[in-house]
Amino acid sequence: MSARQYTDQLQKLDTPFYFYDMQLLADTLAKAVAEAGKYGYKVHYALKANFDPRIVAAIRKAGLGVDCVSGNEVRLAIESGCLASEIVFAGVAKSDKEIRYALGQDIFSFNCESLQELEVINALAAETGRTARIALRINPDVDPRTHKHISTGQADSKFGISYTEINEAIRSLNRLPNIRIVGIHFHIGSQITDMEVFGNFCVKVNKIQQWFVEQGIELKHLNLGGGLGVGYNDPDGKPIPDFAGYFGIVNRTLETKPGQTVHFELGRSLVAQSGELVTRVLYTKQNAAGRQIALVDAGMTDLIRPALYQAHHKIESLTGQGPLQPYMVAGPVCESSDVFAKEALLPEVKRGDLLTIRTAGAYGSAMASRYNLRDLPRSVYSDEL
Ligand SMILES: Cc1ncc(COP(=O)(O)O)c(C=O)c1O
Ligand SMILES: N[C@@H](CCCC[NH3+])C(=O)O
Repeated sequence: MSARQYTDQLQKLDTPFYFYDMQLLADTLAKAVAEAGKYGYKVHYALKANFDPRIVAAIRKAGLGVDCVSGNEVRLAIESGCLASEIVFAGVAKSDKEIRYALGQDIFSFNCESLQELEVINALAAETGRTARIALRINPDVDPRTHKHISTGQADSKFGISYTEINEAIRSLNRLPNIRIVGIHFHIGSQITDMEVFGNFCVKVNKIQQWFVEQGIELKHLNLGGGLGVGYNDPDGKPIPDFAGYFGIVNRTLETKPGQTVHFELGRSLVAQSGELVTRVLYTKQNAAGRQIALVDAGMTDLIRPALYQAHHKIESLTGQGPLQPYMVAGPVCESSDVFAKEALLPEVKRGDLLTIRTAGAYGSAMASRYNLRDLPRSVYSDEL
């Protein structure tokens, strides 16, 4: 249930805060696990999307693995009780300290992002006589048809090993005894809503896999990363993303070898719709251009997506009533980009009204900062109200 169902309780609380619908979260995770399970696929939760302790506990309870991008994320996953054997570590620039820690935990796999990283992991693994399992993160040069700031798999990107370097990577594996290739990894971008993109991507993966077969390299795992998008415009229309369509198109297009396992690293699609940022209106005014402005107590420090990517989040009033009119909804931070919406349609807004910014469970609290020395946003959970 969305925050609206809890308005009476929420009105008594200090704002701003993230509200999490724990039932929707559990239902979303169960659906993802069930749909992936139909094909024996393994989903690793991309912890970067939200590392709130109750979210992580729900992830563990649902039986997902974890996808980490820093040593601290690997540590949090381990300390939260997630299995090391289900952790993938996919940072574009892993430090020696982070690699040593993950080696010590014997994680499932390192997703390696450069030729040099292969050498470094090999050297660090040799220090303690270990052999690290690795997957090559290959940049497949697929257009994800999403926002340019969240596209990761095109030719001119900092991510992954370019497909032109695969030959060299394979040659280097032969002289690096402390790493063992177990798979290939990809991640083409985030907030992808066009299923055809995933189909095209799988066709490319098939070609790349065929090349490995021709080199006599057996790949135990294929890791397709994450990227499944959610409906920011209409959060109530389809609160649970189309996991059936997503895993279905992969199943129809991806060519797997006997005994091979397929892995995913989903973040946004698992947690976005269960989170909302609830904020109180502090002031209203009109600017010289005639625009009505609602100044709220949440800012870009709590939810940076609109400022960073011009991302759209639906904004609703929990307490106002009447005909809708356009408002600029802006925060208190001293930056002109601290605006959640230029023209949110809301009933007449008054000081003290509660607004909710929807679809904020992914890359919301996780990207919060203390700029302007603001407090970090708190969390409120539906099952604790
Ligand atoms: C390597 C990798 N895996 C997984 C994810 C999770 O992506 P999403 O939240 O779009 O599912 C990301 C973030 O885009 C990523 O960079
Ligand atoms: N943080 C981004 C997505 C980046 C995902 C990480 N590769 C967002 O809010 O949409």
